[in-house]
Amino acid sequence: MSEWYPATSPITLPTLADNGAEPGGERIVVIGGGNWGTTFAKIVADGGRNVTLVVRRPEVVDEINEAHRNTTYLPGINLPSRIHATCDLAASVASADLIFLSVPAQTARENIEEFRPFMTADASIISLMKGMERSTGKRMSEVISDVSGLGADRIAVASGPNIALEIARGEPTAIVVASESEQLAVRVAQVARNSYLRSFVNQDVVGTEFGGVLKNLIAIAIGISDGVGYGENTKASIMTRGLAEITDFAVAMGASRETMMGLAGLGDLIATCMSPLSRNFTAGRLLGQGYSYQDVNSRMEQTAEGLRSVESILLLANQHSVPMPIVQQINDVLDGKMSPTDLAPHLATDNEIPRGE
Ligand SMILES: NC(=O)c1ccc[n+]([C@@H]2O[C@H](COP(=O)([O-])OP(=O)(O)OC[C@H]3O[C@@H](n4cnc5c(N)ncnc54)[C@H](O)[C@@H]3O)[C@@H](O)[C@H]2O)c1
Ligand SMILES: O=P(O)(O)OC[C@H](O)CO
Repeated sequence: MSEWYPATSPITLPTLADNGAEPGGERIVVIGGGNWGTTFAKIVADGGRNVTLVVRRPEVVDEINEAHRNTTYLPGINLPSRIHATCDLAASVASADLIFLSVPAQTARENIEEFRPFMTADASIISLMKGMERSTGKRMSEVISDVSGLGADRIAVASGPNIALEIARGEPTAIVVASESEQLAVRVAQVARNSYLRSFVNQDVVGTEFGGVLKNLIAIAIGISDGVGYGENTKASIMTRGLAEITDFAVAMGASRETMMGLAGLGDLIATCMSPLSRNFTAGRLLGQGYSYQDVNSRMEQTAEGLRSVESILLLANQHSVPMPIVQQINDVLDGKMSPTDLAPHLATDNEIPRGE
């Protein structure tokens, strides 16, 4: 855990004038023009900086640059003209200091492989993603390190209670930027701040990253309860025991307990479990309503990372002997081995009276 800026306390960042950087002084690229990538580009632009947003479809480029909209992902939101959209990944990366990556976790490796040859010597990569790579069980910062060969001082992650559409509407929000490098975390925090969004920083990359991954799983369980028709007691029980479960797991993996009680843990758990806009909650609700995993996958138009992170987390939990009864039961529901109605009573692993509350 950070000795210098605890995730629970605000820090005083230099203003743009104080640190000598002109607005737009950092050359910033966001890769991925979906719900979060577009919103993150708006955050940066609303802070007074120019930002390049790399998207895949030319018609989205035209819509963003001409109409200042991305109606597929952010209906009703006007985008700042400081966002410049393009399909040209190579040229964008070749002139970037900070490269923010916001694609589905399962495609991150191939995306980084594609742009790595074009990175400048001192560019850094920041993960905005909240999934695990299924084939390797790695976190996104580990995938970035693997593929790019960058040192930990040039890798950061951002996480927190960040439902994209709410932030795109300008509703006040906080985010956590974590890097082993204090300097990089602060640089990124300076870029990711404006009148409605404030960045906190810490050095706990493991905790900040796992907070974002793990809350998705609990949000699926909450969605399942909602779909079944259970009320607030059930959801509160799952959220509370879920927080205990994911905290024990994250700490066993090297995270700080404090991070899990902060914005990237508890904060994001609350936002994702409470919001009908959450894709993980929505996927869970469909499961609770009786749809199969296959049906849910085909109905989801946006990325619900939790669905693809469950197995990796359970594998790691087994390797580290951490009991995860709620996550195990989500997996059983996804596999069709457990009825959604049976999820709620099974908040502990055994038939003993659970202790420790
Ligand atoms: N939406 C949110 O509120 C939010 C908030 C914080 C973090 N996140 C995280 O951000 C990441 C991206 O989520 P999102 O909400 O933008 O998802 P999304 O489904 O809205 O968008 C994903 C984007 O990735 C693009 N994409 C898909 N496959 C690709 C590929 N092979 N190569 C390049 N691009 C590809 C899609 O075209 C789309 O633009 C996820 O890990 C998510 O957990 C999302
Ligand atoms: O829509 P979800 O479920 O991917 O959640 C979005 C963000 O991660 C909330 O912080």
